[in-house]
Amino acid sequence: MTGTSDSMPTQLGSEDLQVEKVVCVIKSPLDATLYEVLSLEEREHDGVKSFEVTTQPSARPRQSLLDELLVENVPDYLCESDTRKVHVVVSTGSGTALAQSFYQSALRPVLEKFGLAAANTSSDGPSVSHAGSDARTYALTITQDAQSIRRFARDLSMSTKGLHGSGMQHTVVLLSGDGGIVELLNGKAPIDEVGMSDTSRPLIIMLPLGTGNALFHSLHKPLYATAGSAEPSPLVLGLRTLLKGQTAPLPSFRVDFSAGSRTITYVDPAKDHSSGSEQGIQEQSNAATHLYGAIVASYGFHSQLVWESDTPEYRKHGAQRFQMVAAELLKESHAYNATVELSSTGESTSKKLDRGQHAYILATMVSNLEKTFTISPASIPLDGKLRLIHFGAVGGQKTMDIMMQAYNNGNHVGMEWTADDGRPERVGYDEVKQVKVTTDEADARWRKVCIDGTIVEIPKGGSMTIATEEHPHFQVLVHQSLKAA
Ligand SMILES: Nc1ncnc2c1ncn2[C@@H]1O[C@H](COP(=O)(O)OP(=O)(O)OP(=O)(O)O)[C@@H](O)[C@H]1O
Repeated sequence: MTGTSDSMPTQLGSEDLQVEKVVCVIKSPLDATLYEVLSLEEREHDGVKSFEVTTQPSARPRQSLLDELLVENVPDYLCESDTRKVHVVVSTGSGTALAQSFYQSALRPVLEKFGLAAANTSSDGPSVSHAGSDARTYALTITQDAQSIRRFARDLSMSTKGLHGSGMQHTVVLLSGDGGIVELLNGKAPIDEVGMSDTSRPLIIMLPLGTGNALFHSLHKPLYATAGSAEPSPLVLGLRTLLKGQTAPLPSFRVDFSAGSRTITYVDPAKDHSSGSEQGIQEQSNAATHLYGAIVASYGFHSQLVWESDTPEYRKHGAQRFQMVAAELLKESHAYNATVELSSTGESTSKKLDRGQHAYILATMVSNLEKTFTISPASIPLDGKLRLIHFGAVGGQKTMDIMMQAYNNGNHVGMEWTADDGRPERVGYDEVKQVKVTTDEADARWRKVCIDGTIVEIPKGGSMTIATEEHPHFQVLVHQSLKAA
């Protein structure tokens, strides 16, 4: 098995086993009375991360380890059949570009251990292999450019309804960050929406290889909370979920934009072979009517930070750019002129926030935007609830204080203080069904909203309306311990 190293049988539970690195326990293929323990080693040398899967034979693993991590059969959702296709999508541009090395050195050997191998390597779109021809294969897609995942999503929904009829189900193992999820959500062809039951939606299995990985961390948060000092890494947890997970509908929302809105993206032709251009980083813009999201829709400090740190001016500063932009924005502490209307579940009328100037307006379906940044502490995995976090134009220092409390287990929620003019102020936190934000900013710089990382510029007087979706577009694989809400 590539990428593995073997050692002598041991009794699991003894000190030499680092339980937090264990991905799974399997029965030994050579001797039915023995077990093998697969662990993930994650190393860093001279700033370069590498992965290795080790195999440790064991005569008698501890019962608690067997209960939690023994995998006796390949789960159905990873088995190709006449009615299911399995895809692995490696997003080479995500995070610090570790997805390909993780696939080669960790995921591929783990899948091989279960007799699963790539049927092909496709640089784009679902593979050409035929379901049923080999029960133990998956189709491998390695992204080539910024459009690869969208093309894959479009082809996926066409193949669901096309050649194989409506009975074909898909499993997509996605090695990316949140961007990959949002591209799957928005890349699907509308044909996919017609007459499909919730449980036959494509199943996404996430392996967190992006930067923020908000959806992954939020869905696995209960496991971080209960873990002791030596907690499994996110990638170990991801592999455990892959092998022993349960399916659940992925809650999502839809954002509608008023006429004249447009997405803003920056393309680096040196990295993106689809642009066909030889020049430097370029802004691209497309008309936007609506987008789907599963994580966040924001206006104000959050969307400004996401957008400005992606602009060519700041990109050249590498990882430093987020701090640089944040510092600059806090110094400017712009007051965003906007009207915000909310409607709550069970209410037929909407109410208006009684302030016309804002620093922060953020609707979310997840608890965490990063592993330790808890923006919505009341959100629990899969609860399908949209929550709005908001506060007025309080100045740079106070905005910073509030953000730092989000890093302190979400303690910004409930913060109260007295404004300079003596009025009581607080961080607003509301469960909502729908939110409409109408901007009244003249300068286009202050009219950028962010939907799961995608930036949309809305026109002066224009709006975005965020509403929860009744039916899921995808299913998602979650840890076996999680109860669907
Ligand atoms: N070869 C490639 N060339 C250009 N873009 C790529 C390539 N491969 C993937 N991408 C794009 O890179 C983006 C990576 O986004 P992703 O969200 O996965 O990572 P991230 O931004 O680092 O993480 P997060 O959103 O979790 O903070 C996606 O939009 C994806 O389509």
